[in-house]
Amino acid sequence: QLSSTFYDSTCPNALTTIRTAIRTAISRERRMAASLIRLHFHDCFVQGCDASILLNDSSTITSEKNALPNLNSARGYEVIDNAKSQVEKICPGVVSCADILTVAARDASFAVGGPSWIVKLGRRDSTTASLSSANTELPGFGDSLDRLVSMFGAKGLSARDMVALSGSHTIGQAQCFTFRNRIYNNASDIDAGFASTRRRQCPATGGNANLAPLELVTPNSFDNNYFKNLIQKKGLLASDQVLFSGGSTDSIVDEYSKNPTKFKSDFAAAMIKMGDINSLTGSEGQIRKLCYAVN
Ligand code: HEM
Ligand SMILES: [Ca+2]
Repeated sequence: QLSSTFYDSTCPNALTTIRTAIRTAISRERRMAASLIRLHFHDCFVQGCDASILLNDSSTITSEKNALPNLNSARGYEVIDNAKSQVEKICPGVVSCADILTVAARDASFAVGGPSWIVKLGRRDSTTASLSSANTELPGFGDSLDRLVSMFGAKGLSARDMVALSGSHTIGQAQCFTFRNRIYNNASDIDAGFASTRRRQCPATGGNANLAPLELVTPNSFDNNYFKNLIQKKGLLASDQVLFSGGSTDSIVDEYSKNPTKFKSDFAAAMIKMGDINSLTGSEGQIRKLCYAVN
C-alpha cells in the first residue's frame, strides 16, 4: 500500500533532497528531464516500478541496461545514483531507489513546464532484473496501434493512458535508426517537407546515432505540440504517428491538441497509474544502499 506521506517521519527531507539533485542535473542539461521520465517508464514496464532497470551486471544480475530498448539509449542512471547518495547522507537505508526514480520523473516533468502531481511512496527495490522482459514488454518504434494498446493494456493502462503518456515525446531526442524507415519509405502518413528535413540529419545508411527532436517545435518544453504535430503528419516515430492515422485514438489526439490543460491533467493521472504497476511493498525486496547493486 503506497502513500504520499510514507517518508514524513522517517526522512522528512527526502523529497526536497531529491528535487535539488534533479533540478541541478536538468539545469546542466535540459534533455535530462526527458531521459529521467523515460527511465521511470522503462523501469515500471519491467517487473513493475522496482528500480530493476538501475542494476548493473553482476554474478547474480543480468542487467536490463543491455536490453535492446535500453542499450545506448536509456540515460540518466548516474543522476539517480547521485540523488540516492545525497539521500543516503541524510537518512541511510530508508528511501528506495524505486521511489527516488518515481519522484525524479515527477520533478523532471515540472522542471520543463509539465504538470506536477502528488507521488505515492513506499516502493521497495528489487533483488532481481529481467533482461528478457525488458526485450519483450517494452514497446518498439515500429509497433502497430493494436500492439501498443495491448502492451499498455497488459500493464493495466488504457489506450487513453497510452496516448497521454506518449505525449512525453513532446520533449527529448531520438536516434536516426529509430525513425529512418519512416522518413525514407514515402508513406502517405508523413508530411513530405518534414521527411526531407529529417533526412538531412539522418542518411539512408550510416549516422545511426544522429539525434533529432521527438517534437520539432518546442523540444525542450513540455506542452501539447506533440499532438498538433501528429495531426500535421509530423510524428517522428512510426509509433507516434499510429496514434493519429485513422484509428481508434485519433479522437484523443485531437482532444489533447486542442486542450493542453486536459492533456496535462491526464498525463499526471496516467503517470500516477504507471507508478502503481506491481510495486514491491512492506517487507518485499529491499532498500538498496546503492541503486546499481543489490545489498
Ligand atoms: C507508446 C510506446 C512508446 C514507444 C514505441 C517509444 C519509443 C521511444 C523511442 C524509440 C525513443 C528514442 C530512443 C532513442 O533513440 O535512443 C523514445 C524516447 C523517449 N521516450 Fe518513448 N516510447 C513510447 C512511450 C513512451 C512513454 C510511455 C514515455 C514516458 C511516459 C516515453 C518517454 C520518452 C522520452 C521522454 C523520450 C526521450 C528520451 C531522451 O531524450 O533521453 N515514451 N521513445
Ligand atoms: Ca522494473
